[in-house]
Amino acid sequence: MLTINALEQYYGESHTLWDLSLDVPKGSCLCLMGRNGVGKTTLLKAVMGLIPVRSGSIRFDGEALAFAKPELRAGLGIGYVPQGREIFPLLTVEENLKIGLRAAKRLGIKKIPDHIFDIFPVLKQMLNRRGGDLSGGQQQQLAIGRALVLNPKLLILDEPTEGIQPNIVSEIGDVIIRLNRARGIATPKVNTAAVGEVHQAISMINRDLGVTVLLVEQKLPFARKVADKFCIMDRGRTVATGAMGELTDAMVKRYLTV
Ligand SMILES: Nc1ncnc2c1ncn2[C@@H]1O[C@H](COP(=O)(O)OP(=O)(O)OP(=O)(O)O)[C@@H](O)[C@H]1O
Repeated sequence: MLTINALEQYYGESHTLWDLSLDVPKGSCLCLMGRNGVGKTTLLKAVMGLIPVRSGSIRFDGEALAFAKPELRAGLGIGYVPQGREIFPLLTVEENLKIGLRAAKRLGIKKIPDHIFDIFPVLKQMLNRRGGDLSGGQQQQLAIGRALVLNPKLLILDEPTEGIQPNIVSEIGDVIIRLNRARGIATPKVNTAAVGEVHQAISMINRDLGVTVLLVEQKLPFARKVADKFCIMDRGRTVATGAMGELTDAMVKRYLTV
């Protein structure tokens, strides 16, 4: 679905992406991994056309993107949730979602699709609350919900759990409990109605809605749970790629542990 070949990118004189190739197959959830500063965000921005590339190719559904205008990406069905989320704090949840709708009108989408509220029930409950009043995890759900308004075929997420530390315990609890329940393992009772179900939502978007997902995620346990493929970057290059089950401790130690 998304195929990147021999990509070279520079910030001024600084060579950041080197001969980079990556394949994100249709239906997959691929996690881009690597230590800070190896070029993960740069790669996502290059895919979205937010920074220029020097050479190489980026193809989405057969369409050449590397030198195309950024607007083309959304029109072709690529949704993007940048690092830091960028929701509008003074606008309500509904208004934030409607901003996504403005762009979607060109694609013939006239109302906020109901499945967004199935995936993020909390957004329905909080439609009239200001974005800035939501917790970090809820803001992330809003940012992902807004990207889903465009009904993307590919959803790109840059560190969706970054900065939602206060809620992370409940998120971990929730995801683990659901997983254990599915396997018939009893778990101690915790408050599962708690905020933030970002990872579970990503799995639903990928598996139930059939949206292909490319995400950057530093938290290894989550990456393992959510993604079925990985690609590790080191100093602007891809150094290892495969099915998530093939990610070895040696790779983790060499490329991911700080
Ligand atoms: N706008 C910019 N101008 C110049 N250099 C930049 C710019 N943005 C990023 N860089 C540099 O490019 C390199 C890759 O940065 P990038 O943000 O893509 O890495 P990353 O893997 O996403 O890291 P992190 O996990 O910290 O976000 C770093 O050395 C960074 O300092």
